[in-house]
This record gives sequence, C-alpha cells and structure tokens, in this order.
Amino acid sequence: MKVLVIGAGNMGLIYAQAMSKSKLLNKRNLMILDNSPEKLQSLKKISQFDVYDRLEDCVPLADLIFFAVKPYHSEDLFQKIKPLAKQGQIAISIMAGVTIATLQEGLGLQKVVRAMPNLPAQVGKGVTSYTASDAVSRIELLTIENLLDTTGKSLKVSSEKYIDASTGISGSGPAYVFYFMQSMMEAALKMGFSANDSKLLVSHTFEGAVELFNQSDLSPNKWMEKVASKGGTTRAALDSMEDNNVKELIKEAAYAAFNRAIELGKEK
Ligand SMILES: NC(=O)C1=CN([C@@H]2O[C@H](COP(=O)(O)OP(=O)(O)OC[C@H]3O[C@@H](n4cnc5c(N)ncnc54)[C@H](OP(=O)(O)O)[C@@H]3O)[C@@H](O)[C@H]2O)C=CC1
Ligand SMILES: O=C(O)[C@@H]1CCC=N1
Repeated sequence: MKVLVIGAGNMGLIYAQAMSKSKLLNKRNLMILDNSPEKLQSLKKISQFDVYDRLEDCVPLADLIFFAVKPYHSEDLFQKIKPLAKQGQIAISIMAGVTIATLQEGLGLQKVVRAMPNLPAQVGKGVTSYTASDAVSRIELLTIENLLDTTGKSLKVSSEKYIDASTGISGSGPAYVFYFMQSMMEAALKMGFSANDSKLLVSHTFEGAVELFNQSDLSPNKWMEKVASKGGTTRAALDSMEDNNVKELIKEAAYAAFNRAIELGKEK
C-alpha cells in the first residue's frame, strides 16, 4: 500500500514519521506533500519519505491519501485533486468537522475514513477515533487501524457524530490539560516558586495522578476522596472549584469544541 500525506504541519508530519518508523510502510511507499517551500526544504533533509510539491506527481500513485491540512484549505485542495483521483483510492481525513459526504463529493471518491487524532501522537501517546464510509472493506479498515495505531491508540466509533464529539474531548482535550497546568504553574509562581520548580511540581503532579488513575479501577471522584481529608486543604480547593462552577464550565468548553466541529463541517 502506497500512502500520500498531504500537509506536513503538526499532525501530518507526526503521522508520516510514525508510519515510517513503524515498518508497516517502507520509504518507497510513503509520500508527503506540502505547499510551503521552506517546509519542503526541511522535509527533504528528513529522508524518511519521498517529498513532493506537485499533486499531479503523487496523487495518481497513492492507494491511501491522508488529508492533514486545515479545514479551510480543504475545498480548494479537493478541487485540485478531484481530476487526479481514481476510484478505489481511500481518503483518510483528520480535518476537524469536514464530513464524509463532503470528502466523497469533493474528491469523487467513495472510500473515505474520518479520524480525529490528538497532539500526544507526537510521543506515541495519541488517541484517534475513526469511522468509515460503507465502501471501505473490513480488511482495508484493519490496515488503516494499524496505521493509526502507530501514533498511539485508536477507537472505532459507530458514526460521524462521535468524531465531532471526540474532537471536543480528546482532539482538543490536550489544550484543556495544558490550560489547567498553566493555571497551576501561575499559582505556584505567585506563591514564590521559581519557574523551574513550578514546572517540576506541576508536571509531576499531573504525571503521578494519571499514573494512579491508569493503574486502578477507581473513578476520578474516588481518587479525589483519597486526597481530600475532612476539613483539610484539598477540600478547601475542591469546594472553591464547586462554588465557582468549574466542572460545569469545563463541560461547557468541551461542548463548545464539539459544536464548533459541527459548525466547521457546514462552513465553505
Ligand atoms: N493540531 C492538532 O492538535 C490537531 C489537528 N487536527 C486537524 O489536523 C489538521 C492539520 O492541523 P495542523 O497539523 O495543526 O495544521 P498545520 O497548519 O500545522 O499543518 C497544515 C499544513 O498543511 C499545509 N497546507 C495547506 N494547504 C495545503 C495544500 N493545498 N497542499 C499542501 N499542503 C498544504 C500548510 O502549509 P501552510 O502553513 O503554508 O498553510 C501546513 O504545513 C487540521 O485539519 C486539524 O483540524 C486534528 C486533531 C488534532
Ligand atoms: O483546534 C482545532 O480545530 C484542531 C482540531 C482538534 C485539535 N485541534
């Protein structure tokens, strides 16, 4: 199987590098295309894949075309690709909001997979939800799942609604975690810690808490109870969060991302 990645930005490059390292594809079977001359220069130095700057030279060679450009670049890109695409090729898109119907119509292809990864893919700890059009066979889907798994874990979902929903949870989610980290680091700085010490305290607190959670069957609520002594410091912090409706605000934020994904799918 020959794979073409279009868009060598954050996610496209992460996927291309993960797939090339995985041994599922050798160099000859992995192509990458970007439209920025500077990016092309640096891509050529990597030598894990064949680098292209013209769609005509690579689209006809591909069995699987992986779309990793911003959603607002997709329409223009689809118009250029449609005359070059061949039935039987599979399009896999990680673009937020862009629907399977839009991909099928825009590219004139029936076999389409929509996926939503996240940035921890960069360190092999990503999670990618995905779903496919009926035209994609079980065997093709298995191959695609193996490719997605090169960046971490994958989760097959039953419909596109869950791709938009997972955009609000896991796709955008790392930014919520960084928001929380930033807030705690700012509090630590204000309390007088150096930047380095703030970073150490906060990053180990996150890492340790996630490790505890992963190594048990306990819910986050149960873990909170273990930290919070009656009348103690943690209870004071948790009460402050409850009084300020922090949980509801976080849920609202996740829904804002979910709704924005749906909106992006309707924008031209
Ligand atoms: N970043 C994230 O955490 C996540 C992103 N996504 C999705 O991944 C997609 C890519 O995001 P991200 O990697 O952050 O974006 P980037 O802007 O980092 O990467 C997109 C790349 O595609 C290039 N590009 C734009 N138009 C074309 C074109 N017509 N032909 C070839 N290359 C082109 C851009 O070049 P130039 O810069 O010159 O425009 C850029 O290098 C988005 O659709 C986003 O919704 C999904 C999950 C997580
Ligand atoms: O912010 C965005 O639109 C993309 C999709 C999920 C993460 N980044």
